[in-house]
Amino acid sequence: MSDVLELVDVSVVRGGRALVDQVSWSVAEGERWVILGPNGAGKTTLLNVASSYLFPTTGTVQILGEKLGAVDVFELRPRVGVAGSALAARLPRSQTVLQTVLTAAYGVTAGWREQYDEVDEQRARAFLDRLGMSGHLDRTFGTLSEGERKRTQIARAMMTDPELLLLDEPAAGLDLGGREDLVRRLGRLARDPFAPSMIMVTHHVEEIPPGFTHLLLIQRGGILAAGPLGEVLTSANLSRCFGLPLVVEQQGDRYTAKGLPLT
Ligand SMILES: Nc1ncnc2c1ncn2[C@@H]1O[C@H](COP(=O)(O)OP(=O)(O)OP(=O)(O)O)[C@@H](O)[C@H]1O
Repeated sequence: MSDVLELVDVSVVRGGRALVDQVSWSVAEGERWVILGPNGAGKTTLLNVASSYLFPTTGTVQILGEKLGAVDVFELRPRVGVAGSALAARLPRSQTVLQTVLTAAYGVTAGWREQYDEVDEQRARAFLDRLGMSGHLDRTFGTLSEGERKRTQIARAMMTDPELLLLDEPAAGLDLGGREDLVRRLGRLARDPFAPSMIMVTHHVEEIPPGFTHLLLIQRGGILAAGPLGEVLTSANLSRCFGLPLVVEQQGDRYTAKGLPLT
């Protein structure tokens, strides 16, 4: 399997501080990675590098076989689907759900023409249906609940048929039902052999969808552990990562983590 992402000695330095510190990490085609780490560890910064929106200060980055700095990012970006709060903030609130997803096909966030190709509209409807959004096609993005917004963003990210899908905290702000609904949908996507390679940033092991295969644990910009989920997601690793005693349990294909009581 070829790598869809390869970082070699990548650092991102701002104000003399390394937000990402000499990270070497690769994601092979078909893998589904979770990135977990404390607030401020550098998770979003790493995703911004992986999506070609942020160039590293040092080190080399290959995305879908193309070297960052030697490729036209405007050709590369449609091949990488991104869903996260930074993008959501740029989506016009007055645009309908269907338009919000459709504009992705044209590489823009806002519609600039009334007519879209029928085939694009069918694709947008199909992705929205898969994410349970068929009943909201004509609602404006700004009036959606947080969960509906997240599902619209994921449908949007799928619209260009990406080879790599990056999800930044897709379950943040969702209630229990919304989280479980999203985890199930992401689990179905993760198990689909035709779905793109995936990288998802999350704060909670409870949000790891079934079918995800690998885990990157980061702390203060550096890699603490990386590899197959079953090997890396241990109580010892998680305790080290978050700096307090934590117990990880697996129930079927889902995980929970809790802190040990104070004595
Ligand atoms: N442009 C910047 N200049 C200086 N510091 C920055 C800049 N962007 C991010 N940071 C800092 O870099 C660190 C890593 O930020 P990042 O958003 O990648 O962390 P994160 O792991 O995604 O955090 P969280 O879990 O809180 O979302 C943080 O301390 C943040 O304040």
